[in-house]
Amino acid sequence: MKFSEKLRQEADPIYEAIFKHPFVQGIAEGSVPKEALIHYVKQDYEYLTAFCRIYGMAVSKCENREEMSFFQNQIGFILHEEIHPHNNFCEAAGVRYEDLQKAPLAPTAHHYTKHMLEAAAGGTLGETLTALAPCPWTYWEIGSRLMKEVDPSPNHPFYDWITFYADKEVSKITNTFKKLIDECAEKAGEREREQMCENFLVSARLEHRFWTMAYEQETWEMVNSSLNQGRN
Ligand SMILES: Cc1ncc(CO)c(N)n1
Repeated sequence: MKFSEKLRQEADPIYEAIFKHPFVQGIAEGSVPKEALIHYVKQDYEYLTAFCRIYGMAVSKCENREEMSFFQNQIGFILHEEIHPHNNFCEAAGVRYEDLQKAPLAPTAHHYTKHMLEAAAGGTLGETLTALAPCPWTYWEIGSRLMKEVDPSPNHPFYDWITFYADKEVSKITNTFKKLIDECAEKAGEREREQMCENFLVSARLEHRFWTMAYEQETWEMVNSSLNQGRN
């Protein structure tokens, strides 16, 4: 069994819980509370900004231009394409995207971005890739499964979101992640493979928590308004 298949198998209960999550089921049913959509976009905008920076760190670990090119394309994908699903949520919530940008990170988004950052700062390319992979991989599975199970019509409120993540582009991205992870795992020793696995499972769990964070509008306790303003 390929290393990436083993990771997916170990994470299966987490993937299943993500699909059953009330936020994700709300996307299926076309009914997510407005406050949850807003909190999600605020946090995800910051999360994806951090993701771009981490892709930049991953470039410094690449051994060839083909790998570099993948990460470069991924930065473009986040900056120019992944704004569409955010816009879909903003339209559904009746708010302007610009008004949701530069929010401080809530605890789970903070935890998740710092987890990926740590993997990239101190880890190998394989350890970095496995911390990043649940991001496209869980969304591809959510998108393609909603496409099959809901088969949304264009007037479904989350038609754009679902079709975006069910698109073959996201499948291609996920497959490239798997291929690169398998190549790294081949060359890695036992200890590195264990770390790769741990990074993957922690990120998959944080994917689940990210949905809960948005659904419950998680914030820090005892945040005063001045701390709540600018970037962190
Ligand atoms: C938290 C999170 N995970 C995955 C994706 C998909 O890119 C996203 N936009 N946000």
